[in-house]
Amino acid sequence: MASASEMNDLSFSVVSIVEDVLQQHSSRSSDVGLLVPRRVEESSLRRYEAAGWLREMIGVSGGRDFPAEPSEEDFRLGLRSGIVLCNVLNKVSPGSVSKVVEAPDDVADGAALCAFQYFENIRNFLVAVEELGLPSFEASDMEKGGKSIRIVNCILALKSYSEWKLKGGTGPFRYGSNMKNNFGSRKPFLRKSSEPFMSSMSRTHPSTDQPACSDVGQEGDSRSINALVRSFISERKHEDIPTVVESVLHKVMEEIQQRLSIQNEMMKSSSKHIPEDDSSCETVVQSQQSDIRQHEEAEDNSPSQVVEEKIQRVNSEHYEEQEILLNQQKHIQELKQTLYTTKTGMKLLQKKYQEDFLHLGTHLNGLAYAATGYKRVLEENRKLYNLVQDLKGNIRVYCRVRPFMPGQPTSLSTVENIEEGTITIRVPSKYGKEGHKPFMFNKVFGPSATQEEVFSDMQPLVRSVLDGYNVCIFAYGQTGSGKTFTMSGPKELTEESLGVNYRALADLNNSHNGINVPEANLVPVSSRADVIQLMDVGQMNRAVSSTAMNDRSSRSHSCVTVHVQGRDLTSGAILHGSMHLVDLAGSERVDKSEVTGDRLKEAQHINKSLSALGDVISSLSQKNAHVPYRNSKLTQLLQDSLGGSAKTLMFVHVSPEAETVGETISTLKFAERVGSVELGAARVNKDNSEVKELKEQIANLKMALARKGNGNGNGNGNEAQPTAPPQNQRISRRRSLETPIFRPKLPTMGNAPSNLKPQVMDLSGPEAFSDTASSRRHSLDLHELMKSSIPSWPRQTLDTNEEDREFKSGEWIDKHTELNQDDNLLSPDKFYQSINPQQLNGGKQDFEVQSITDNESDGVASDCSDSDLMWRLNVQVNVPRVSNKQSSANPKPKKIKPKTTKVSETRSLIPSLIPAPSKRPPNTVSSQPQRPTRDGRRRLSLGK
Ligand SMILES: Nc1ncnc2c1ncn2[C@@H]1O[C@H](COP(=O)(O)OP(=O)(O)OP(=O)(O)O)[C@@H](O)[C@H]1O
Repeated sequence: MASASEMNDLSFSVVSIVEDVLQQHSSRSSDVGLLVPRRVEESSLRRYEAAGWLREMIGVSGGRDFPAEPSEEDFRLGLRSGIVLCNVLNKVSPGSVSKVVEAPDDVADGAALCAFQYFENIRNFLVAVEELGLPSFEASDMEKGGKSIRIVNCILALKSYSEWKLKGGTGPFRYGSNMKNNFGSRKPFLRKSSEPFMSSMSRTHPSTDQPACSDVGQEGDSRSINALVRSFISERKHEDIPTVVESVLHKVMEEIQQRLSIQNEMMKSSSKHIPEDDSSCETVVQSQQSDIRQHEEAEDNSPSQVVEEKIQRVNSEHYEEQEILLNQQKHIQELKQTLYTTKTGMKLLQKKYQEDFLHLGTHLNGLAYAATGYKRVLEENRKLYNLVQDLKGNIRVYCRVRPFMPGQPTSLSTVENIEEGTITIRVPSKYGKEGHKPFMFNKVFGPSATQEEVFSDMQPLVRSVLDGYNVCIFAYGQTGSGKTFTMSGPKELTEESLGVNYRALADLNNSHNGINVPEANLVPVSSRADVIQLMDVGQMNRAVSSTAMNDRSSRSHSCVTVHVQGRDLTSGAILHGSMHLVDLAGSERVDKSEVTGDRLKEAQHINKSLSALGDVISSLSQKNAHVPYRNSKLTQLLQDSLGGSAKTLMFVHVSPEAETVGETISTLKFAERVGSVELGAARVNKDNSEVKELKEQIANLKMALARKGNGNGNGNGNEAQPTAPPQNQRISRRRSLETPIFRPKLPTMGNAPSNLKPQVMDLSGPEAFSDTASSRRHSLDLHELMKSSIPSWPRQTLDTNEEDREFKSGEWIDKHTELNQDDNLLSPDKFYQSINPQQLNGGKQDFEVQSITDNESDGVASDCSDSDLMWRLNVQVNVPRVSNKQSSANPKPKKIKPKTTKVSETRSLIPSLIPAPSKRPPNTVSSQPQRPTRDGRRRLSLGK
C-alpha cells in the first residue's frame, strides 16, 4: 500500500511538472489569442479576491506590504515570507502552523537565513494546507514570477474552507469550481484528515504531535524529500544550490528506489502470511485481493514461468486428453473388432439362415409337391376304389347326416367329424367303450350338403342307366333321418329342394351326354310331368303319418322304377337299363315312436321287411349260396339291384341327435356291411342285332307253333293272327319271357296271401328271379312287342274304382297302377299317329312310351328312338297298400279292431338287420302266418 502511495506521489510530481510546463506553454500561447485579456483579467480578479481576503484576515498590520489590489509581483513578494499565510491559516484553523518564523526585515545579509525562514513558513503552511486537504502549491512558486495562479487558488480554497467552517462545517466540504481549469481531470479535492510525517521525516524533525498511522500519503514523501533538500541546502553555499539540488534529486531518486524495493519485499512477505486468527470478512477479502494482485504481479513479473506452467498444464491436459483419446481409440478399436466379429457372425448366420431357408423352401416345395401328389393319389385311390367297387359290383354306400331341425334343442351332435368318406361318431360309454368310432363310406354328406350336391355325386350312376345298366338307389336309415327328404324332398318342394327322384328323372328326359330323349310331350304318359304326376299319385297313396319321432313319417316303402330301352340304329344293338329309386320306410324302435294300433302293425311290417333286407345283405356279404330274397316284397323288388348286375347305391341316413346315437351306430354298422357286399361286375344289358334276330326268329317260331296248335284245335282260320295277351299276361311275360306260361297275375312280393300262392310260387323259383332282368329286357323290346302283334297301349285313365281286388302280402301291400288294359288297345301305328304324326312323317324318330305303375310287375314300357338310338322308357312306381293312405289322404278312421298283440320289438331293429346266418334260416319270414290286408289293388291310368 505504501509503495502504491509513493508511486502515486511520484506520478503526482511528474504530473505537476508537466502541468507547469503546460501552464507555461498555455499562458504563452494564450497571449496570441483573443482569450488572453479575459483570462488575465480573471486571474487578476481572483488575485485581488485572495489579497482582499488575506487583508481581511490579517488586518492592517502587514497591510503596507500587502496592498488590496496587488500586481502579481507584489502579491508574490507580499506572501514570500510565508508569515501572512501561516497567520491566516492559524486563524482559519488554529494551531495548524505551530511556529511562524517572524524574520526581521532588516536582516542585512541574512539572505540564506531569510530564505530558510521563508522556506520554513511556506513549508509549514503547505503542510498544514495539505493536511486540511486543500490545494497547495510548490514552495518554489514563491521564488519565480508567473506562478501566482496556484498560490491564488490555494488562498481562495482556504477562504472557502474558512467560510464553510464558519457556517458550521456540516456536510462534506467541497472546493473547486474554480480549480477545474487548473487541475484538469483531477478529482474533486476532498479534505483529508491530518497525516503524520513519515518515519524518515521524524528522524530529522521529531514531532510528538503526529499520530501514528499506516496510511502514508504522498505528502509524507514530499516532506522527507524536502527535509533532505533542506538539510543539504543549509549546509551549502547559495551558488552550490543547483549542484546540491541535483545531488538531492539524485539522492531522492536513490531513496525512492530503495524504498520501492523495501515496499516490494514487504508486500511479498505480507502476502505470504495471512493472519490465521483474523477471521473477519474484510481481512479475508483483503488477503484474497492481495493474492489476486500478487498473482497478477507474479504473472506480470514472470510470464515465462506462468506460460511454462500454462504450457505444462496444457501439456498435462493435452497428455491426459491424449491418454483419453488413446483409450477411446483403443475402445473404438475393440468395438470395431467386436463389430467386425458380430458382422461376420451375422453374415455367417444370414448365410446359414439363407441356406436353411433354401433348405426349408426345398423341403416345403417337396412337401407341397408330396401333398399335391398325395392329394392326387388320394383322389386317384378314391376313383380306383370306386372303380374296383364298380368292377367288383360292390354296393356303393353314401352317408348323409341330417341337420338339427328348427326349434330342436341343438345339443351336441353325435357326429364328431366328417372328412371325405369318413364319418366319426361320438360313442357314449353305455354303447361300449367310450370314444370315437369312425365309419368309412364312398361318400359322406354333412348336414349342410344341398340336394344338388347330393345328386351331382350320383348323377353318373343315374346316367349309366342310359348305357344299359341297371341301377338301384335306395335310402335307408332310421325314422326321421331324412330318407324321404333325400329321395323326394321336403313337404314344400322348390327347385332347390327337389329330391333325387325328380332330379334323376329330369336328368334322363333331358340328358346332356349326347343321348337325347325326345320331348316328353310327344307321348303324354312319358313326359316328365306325367311321370312326376305318376309319382305324385304314388306319393299321395303313400302312407304318411305322424309319430313321436317324425311328424311326417313314411309308413311304407316307396319305389320309382324307370326302365329305359334304346337301340343303336347303326349297330342294331339294344340297350336297356332300369333304375329303382327307393325310399324305404324308416327303421324305428316302436317304443320310441310310440305307435299303437295300425301304426304298430305298420311298424312291425316295416321292420320285418327291413329285417329281410338285412338278411339278404348278410347272406350276400358272407357269400352264402342261398340269398333269401323272397322273404319280403322289398327284397324281391331289389333283387336285381342287390344280387344281379346292377349298380347299387345305398344312401344311409343318420340323425345328429345324441339320443339316437344307438340307432345311428347300428345303422352305420349295417351300412358298412352293405358296402362290403360284392355284387359282381355290373353288366351292360346289350343285345347285338344277331342275338336279336335269333330271338325274333324264336318268337316267330313259337308263334308259328302256337298257330299250328291252334289251327289243329279249332281251325277257324284266325290261328295265324296272334292275339294280344291280356295285360296282366303281357306283364307276366315280360317278367319271365323264358317261362312259357303267362301268368294271369303277377305275384305279390313277400308273404302272399294263400289264394295267390300258386302265382307266387310260379315266380318264387330262383331261376325265375335270377332271370328277371333278362326277361324284362326282352319283354320291353318294342319291336318284339310289335312283331308279336301286341297292340300298343292305349291311353289309360286313372281308374280308382278298381279297388275290388285285395291282396294280402304280409307287410308289403302294393298299390297297383296299370296303364295297359286288355280292351281299347291301339295298334302301334295308330298309337304313333295319335301321339306324334310329325315324327312319323319325318320317319326319324321311333318313340313309344309305355307306363305301368305296378308294384308287382314291370308295367308299361316306353320306347323312344331317334336316328341313332331308340329309347324306351318304362316308369314304374311301387307304392304301398292303400290301407294307410286313409290316414293321410282320407283321415276317416278305419274301423279296425286293434290287435292287442304284445309288441315284442322294443329294441331297435337295426342291429338285427345283420343276423348271424346260422341263427336265422332263410325264408323264415315267409313261414310266418299271413294276415289278410284290408286294402286291395287300385288301378290307375295316366293321361287321357
Ligand atoms: N338334409 C336335410 N335338410 C333339411 N331338412 C331335412 C334334411 N333331411 C331331413 N330333413 C327333415 O327332417 C324331417 C324328417 O325327414 P324325413 O321325413 O325325410 O325322414 P325319413 O327318414 O324319411 O323318416 P321316416 O322313415 O319316418 O319316413 C323332415 O321334416 C325333413 O324335411
